[in-house]
Amino acid sequence: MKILLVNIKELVQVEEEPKLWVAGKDMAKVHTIKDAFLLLRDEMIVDFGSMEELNGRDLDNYDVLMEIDCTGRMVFPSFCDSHTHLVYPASREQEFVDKIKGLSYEEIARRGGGILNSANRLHEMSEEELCVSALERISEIIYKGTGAVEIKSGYGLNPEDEIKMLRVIRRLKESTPLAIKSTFLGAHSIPMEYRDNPSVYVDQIINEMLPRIADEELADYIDVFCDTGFFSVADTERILEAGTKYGLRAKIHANELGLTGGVQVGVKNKALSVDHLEYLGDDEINVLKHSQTMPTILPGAAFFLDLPLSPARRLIDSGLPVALATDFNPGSSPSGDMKFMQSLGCIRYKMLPEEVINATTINSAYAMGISDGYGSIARGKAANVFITRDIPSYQYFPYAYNSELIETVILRGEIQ
Ligand SMILES: N=CN[C@@H](CCC(=O)O)C(=O)O
Ligand SMILES: [Zn+2]
Repeated sequence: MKILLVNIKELVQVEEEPKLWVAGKDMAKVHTIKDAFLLLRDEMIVDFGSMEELNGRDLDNYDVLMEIDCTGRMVFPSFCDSHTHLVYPASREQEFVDKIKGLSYEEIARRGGGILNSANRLHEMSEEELCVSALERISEIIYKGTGAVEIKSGYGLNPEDEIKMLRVIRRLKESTPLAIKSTFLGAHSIPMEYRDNPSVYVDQIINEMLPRIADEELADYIDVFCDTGFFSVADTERILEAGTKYGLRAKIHANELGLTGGVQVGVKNKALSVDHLEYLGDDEINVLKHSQTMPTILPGAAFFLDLPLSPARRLIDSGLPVALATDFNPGSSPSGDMKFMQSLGCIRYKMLPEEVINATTINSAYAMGISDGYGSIARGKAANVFITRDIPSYQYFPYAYNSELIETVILRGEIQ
């Protein structure tokens, strides 16, 4: 299948020489081509340039099956959402109401609500039921412009239910056009029965869950919620080291609730990303500067839980890269809308439109280990793009924070 998009008002996030991420001052730059064409063949981007250049190309090589006139409309690479929990049993709006009445996320968790509430409900559900509800969320995010998504387990919290979740994610990989990466998050919360002795649960993760998950090749990455009231740095280190032995690179939840050492233990264990980062000091920033770890901010969780804001400007002004992801989950971020994350990035974190474009495409692709094939318009990368409505500029995209601006979604070279 070949699709030729012509008369594109502006082709956004073009890379002649692909990079793995963009950092510091470079985050404020986005390369675009005005009045452009884009050629997709099968599942790949094969060519692009200005309309003038298209007229000079040998059109016989362009035996196009479908031509789309994009007059007035822009084309972006699909979003890469590098942090979600979108396989979950049910929404948790009762906790939303409890929070309005004054309870904190940590208080709800201490009472056995929160993640444990989801774990109890997930235990009652079949793989099939979980798959059906996850597919509805997947369909929603596809039309909101997401082309790649990372999905975590972590509402199982015992060997059978963690494996059930990871099998659901495998089914999603096989049955949707999205690029999906799967992360084992057995260390999402300490089950009630282990609260007095968390290391027994950590032993179970290491000795019972990991070998089975590795044997069935159910996970690409490993995660730990390393934070106040959840897993300690020492337990995190044990779990990450065990994961590394099975070839699972770390992507961890860190510094959402305090300065807990999560960033340091993540970097020490060569994490692909450290995510949340509401609490960051000089030490964390210095450690990140000497790493290959992507600092990832989750603006939806901070918005929904009214958390302090991660210092995005400080990170970028220190020369670091930043990625943004949704954290789509029923407790702290019930939204998978990457365009809204861009708007929050601009409005609340003072990131420029160019910076949020980089943070939601190439940098978030890096944070899920796929920036060699996704996250920009480059020859040989996946044909995952969306066509906007008629909009005045690319800055308008995060500016119009509640408008539906995506008209057509193309994933793996096929219109969705
Ligand atoms: N912070 C830890 N885990 C999730 C929340 C999951 C939940 O509350 O169900 C997060 O990333 O925000
Ligand atoms: Zn999360």
